Amino acid sequence: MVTTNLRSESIAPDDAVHTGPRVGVLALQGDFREHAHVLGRLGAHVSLVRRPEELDAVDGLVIPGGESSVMDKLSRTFGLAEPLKEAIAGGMPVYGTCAGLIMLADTLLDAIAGQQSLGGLDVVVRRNAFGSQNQSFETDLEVPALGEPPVHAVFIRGPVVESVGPAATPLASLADGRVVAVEQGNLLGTSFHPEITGEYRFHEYFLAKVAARVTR
Ligand SMILES: NC(=O)CC[C@H](N)C(=O)O
Repeated sequence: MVTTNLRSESIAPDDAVHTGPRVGVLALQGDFREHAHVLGRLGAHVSLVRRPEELDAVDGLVIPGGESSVMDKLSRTFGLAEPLKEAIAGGMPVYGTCAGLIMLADTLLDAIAGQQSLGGLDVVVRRNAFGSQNQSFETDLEVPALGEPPVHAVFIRGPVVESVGPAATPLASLADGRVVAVEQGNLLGTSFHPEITGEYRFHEYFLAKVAARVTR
């Protein structure tokens, strides 16, 4: 069944089989529909999360790309920031892409005044790290955790991970060594946008974390 209203929405592509875990996509702002589509294609039972009770109903969460300062403000306005922090600390698998990675970083550089992150990933992330010449670009990344072929990665005013603390693990770097994908237990973050390239392996990797937690 597909239900649509302002507060709650299920996105269910007709050809998907919804036997998988319940996965939410934070839908305050940004490209949440693209993530919902990919997750639905992979068989997850997908719902959009805008309120604390919608977060309670899912086993894992994707935080999409968009504008992290707006997501930060809306998450606090909607009373979601504290429940999100509790979910992250409680072990809920969360995958952040681009602005979502910024939301998951413990420390931000080049944030706007007053901008906060949810935290959880032991990393320092710099917003808009690719100067005006190179705000958006595409490249192929070696991601050993995902095997071959390389991941085709699209960066759109993306952040970089400036430093990786001892609790986090880099998953991929640019040719110049800058880290653009990280993992830490239940958390996964990428500077780029697999949801718009037809690349499903990061979402599968995330769903494996969700499935492991659901069956534990
Ligand atoms: N594509 C994106 O998510 C861009 C992120 C944006 N520059 C931010 O700071 O939130």
